[in-house]
Amino acid sequence: MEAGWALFLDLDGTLLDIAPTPDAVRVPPGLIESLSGLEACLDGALAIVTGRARATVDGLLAPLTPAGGFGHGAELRDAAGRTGGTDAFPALPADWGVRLEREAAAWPGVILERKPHGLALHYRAVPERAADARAALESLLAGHAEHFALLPAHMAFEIRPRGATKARAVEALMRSAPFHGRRPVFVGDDVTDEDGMAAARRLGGLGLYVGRDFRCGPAEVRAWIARALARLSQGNAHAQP
Ligand SMILES: O=P(O)(O)OC[C@H]1O[C@H](O[C@H]2O[C@H](CO)[C@@H](O)[C@H](O)[C@H]2O)[C@H](O)[C@@H](O)[C@@H]1O
Repeated sequence: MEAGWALFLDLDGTLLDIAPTPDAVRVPPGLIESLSGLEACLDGALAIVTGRARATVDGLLAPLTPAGGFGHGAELRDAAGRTGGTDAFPALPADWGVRLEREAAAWPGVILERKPHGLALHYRAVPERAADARAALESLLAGHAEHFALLPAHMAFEIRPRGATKARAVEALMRSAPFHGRRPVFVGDDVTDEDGMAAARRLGGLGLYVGRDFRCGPAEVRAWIARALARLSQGNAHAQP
């Protein structure tokens, strides 16, 4: 890691170990402090780019409120804490959550996750329900394909606004301070992260894949962050008069 990088980090499966349910994820001791220290070493150019809702991320990483793209890029927050970017997308039809809740009630183990800009049906506990979950979301999307899209995820299917991508988040943040002029580096593990990695590469940077560049998973990403923090903060200390 170099002091001139702008670092874009995916959350689930990259910084956090995958858990049986969305609410069961644990933030390992020291991670928030490491992210906060690294954010300072990068002059604020550190962002979390995730499918999770902003409020969920803020709850998990409190007191850190990093820049980022949330809801797969539907909502943005810059390094100054300004939120926005959601005007580009229509609201989810009001009845979708209720309809899915009713269907999921017939499938014990399937979890409905409601987000401000999307919905997810998780079938990790009951893989045999994958086809039902997909069909339920596809039936909601019928007639709405212009505005919303189906997203296959880790043991889940999601609906997100069409155009809400991690590339959108990277590109928007790279136009703003302190990201602008730095080398973007995106670290992720999932198919949605490939958009973010492609955007980082288009802008002269790198895409790093958990499973390929970090073979041991999120623990290796966290160790890399801790090492980078130690090295960059030493450099900063030496740079002081
Ligand atoms: O973009 P990410 O930060 O990778 O978020 C993608 C989705 O992650 C969450 O679901 C996944 O992680 C859960 C916890 O480990 C796991 O139980 C689930 O099976 C995974 O699909 C989150 O719940 C979603 O909202 C995110 O879009």
